[in-house]
Amino acid sequence: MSSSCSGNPLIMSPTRSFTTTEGHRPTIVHKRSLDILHDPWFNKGTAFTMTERDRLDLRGLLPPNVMSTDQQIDRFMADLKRLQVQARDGPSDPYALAKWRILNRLHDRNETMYYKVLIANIEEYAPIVYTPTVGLVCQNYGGLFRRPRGMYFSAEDRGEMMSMVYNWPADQVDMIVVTDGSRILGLGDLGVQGIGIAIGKLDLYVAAAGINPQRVLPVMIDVGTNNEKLLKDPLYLGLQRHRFEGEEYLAVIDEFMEAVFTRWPHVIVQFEDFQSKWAFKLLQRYRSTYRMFNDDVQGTAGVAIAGLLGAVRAQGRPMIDFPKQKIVVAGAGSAGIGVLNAARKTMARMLGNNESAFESALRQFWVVDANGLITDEREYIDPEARPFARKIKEIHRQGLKEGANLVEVVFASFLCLGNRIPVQASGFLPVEQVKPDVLLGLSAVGGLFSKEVLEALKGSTSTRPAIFAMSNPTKNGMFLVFDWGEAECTPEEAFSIIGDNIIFASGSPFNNVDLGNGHIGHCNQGNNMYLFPGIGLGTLLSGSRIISEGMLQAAAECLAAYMTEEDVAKGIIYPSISSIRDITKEVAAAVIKEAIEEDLAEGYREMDARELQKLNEEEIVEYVKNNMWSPEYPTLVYKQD
Ligand SMILES: NC(=O)C1=CN([C@@H]2O[C@H](COP(=O)(O)OP(=O)(O)OC[C@H]3O[C@@H](n4cnc5c(N)ncnc54)[C@H](O)[C@@H]3O)[C@@H](O)[C@H]2O)C=CC1
Ligand SMILES: CC(=O)C(=O)O
Ligand SMILES: [Mg+2]
Repeated sequence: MSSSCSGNPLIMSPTRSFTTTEGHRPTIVHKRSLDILHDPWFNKGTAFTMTERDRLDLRGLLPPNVMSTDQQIDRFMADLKRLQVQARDGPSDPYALAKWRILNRLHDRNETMYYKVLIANIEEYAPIVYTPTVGLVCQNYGGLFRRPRGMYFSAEDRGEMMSMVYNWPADQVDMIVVTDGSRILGLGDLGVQGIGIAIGKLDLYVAAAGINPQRVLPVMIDVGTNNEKLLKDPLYLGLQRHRFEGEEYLAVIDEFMEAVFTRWPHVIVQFEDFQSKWAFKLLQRYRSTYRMFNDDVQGTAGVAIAGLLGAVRAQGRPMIDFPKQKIVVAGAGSAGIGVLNAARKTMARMLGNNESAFESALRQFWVVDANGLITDEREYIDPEARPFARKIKEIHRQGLKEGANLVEVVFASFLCLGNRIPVQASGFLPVEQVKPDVLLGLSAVGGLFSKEVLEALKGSTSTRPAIFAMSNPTKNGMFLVFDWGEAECTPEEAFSIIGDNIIFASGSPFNNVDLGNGHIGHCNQGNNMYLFPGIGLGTLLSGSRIISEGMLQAAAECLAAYMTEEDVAKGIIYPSISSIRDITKEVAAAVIKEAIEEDLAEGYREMDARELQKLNEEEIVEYVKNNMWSPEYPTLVYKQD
């Protein structure tokens, strides 16, 4: 082929012919879009100019920053040199990152084989393609970037998105995971590099929910970054400007939503890792018009509810006792507030589902953020957190004050003299210490559940206190490169300080703890991965036009009910990741059932709304199972267009 090309440089000649005596004559190509990017002869990666991107239907298929060849080589060499240093320095070698590179190469080469490997070894490789390694991947995406995956819409593409969206080669897209890179796991603003999390989440959609990989689309909306390091990095792949704010920001997201729903009216859009200030606003803005949900707010909430109910059962109590649980939540961002709202609603439902139940449920929560315990004495409170601000009078009775720190809240030590509080009129009042049943962290602060906090939790009135250290990613021997954004504590710390009789869950995976004398301290993985794939699949197969509260609640209840009494008695409140495909099937079926009951289900393909109505529970599960894609090679035959 190379000889025929060199004979006629105008036809199928590789870009390297630019440097020949032929001068700078253009090369005519008979390919466009991804076919060019996947052809090593024609591909220039990030060096395609904007005009070329427009003429070759490449716009949106590459990170927005156009790079020179020198910059491309610098980026490649920097990555290569980093590998050399890591190999030489031994122990700090991020072995996990090497696994990610190998898997990623397979993903680029052969999707069927990639998903076969992932599904068959999900326990081993979910921590590579998903949390915690995906966090490291996003942090290093500049160096790791090779073949683009997914679409990039940038602030510079305003007015163009409706046409750009047609550059994606697939006529059907079922699932989009979109991020603006503003809060990637607990790692903060990673700008355009956040695309890694959208790719990782979609890997789970394929592996766990059996969504066809040809119909998934990771999307990065690049509205700039406020990460100063990236703004100064000459090799950064994204827009080097501060983030759009206010109406300008909303206009970009609105345009994106309109474009993707115009091209694929039945697509489902999962919002992922948007900073809280936008997460709630965008959810409110789109939830009743589009098929969308926010995974961090709504998926996490459902997973936490299932775990909290499991923790009640693990105490040998019925789930209906949930409204008696005293819960301290550290973190009042998108995830923390999502969990609090869902827990409040679940309690209120159990207490009669009326206004007073809804009000009284609030007394079960103490919310601590970066400024300490949130009370109504605080000058500025985020509107979403406001309902959870404790009344200062009540808090004083508990020996606490506005801004009390976590140890004080768990132990109620502030203002206390022995077990009494001094009050003006009557001298002393007995302290009603909090003594929480549950300590739940969604703070992105590694080590927040310090020795002192865990010691204080020994005073819990619960027979089996529960610790949910849900922040991601995590720090362990392999991930020395992370300096923040880790779990609030490790299972070893929790079991060794509080004792054997606890429930422990973390957002990223940890090993179980050997408690000696033949006993195991179980480390559950409390991660929204147990719900989002089933929510997406159930919505797709029901054909529901929106994702209702009821559908999300059904998903959470299904996950809670999945665990047997025997499991919860052993402290196992979440399934093992090895059963994620099975649990996802059940969750999807529960979502479909609820959509049918709420009269939202409009059907999917030949299963129309009326046919769906006729299905019993078992048949719904069977319907889900039959529609899950499995990685098998199909027989291919050639047919001309
Ligand atoms: N396990 C899971 O499935 C999920 C875990 N997460 C994790 O939760 C964490 C938080 O996510 P978002 O809520 O979206 O972030 P965010 O940035 O919106 O919220 C963080 C919250 O933590 C608070 N905080 C900071 N320092 C604190 C301290 N010293 N003590 C108490 N609170 C403190 C902040 O004031 C803020 O309210 C991240 O690490 C994320 O990876 C998020 C979604 C799902
Ligand atoms: C798991 C997840 O969605 C997060 O940490 O943001
Ligand atoms: Mg997330």
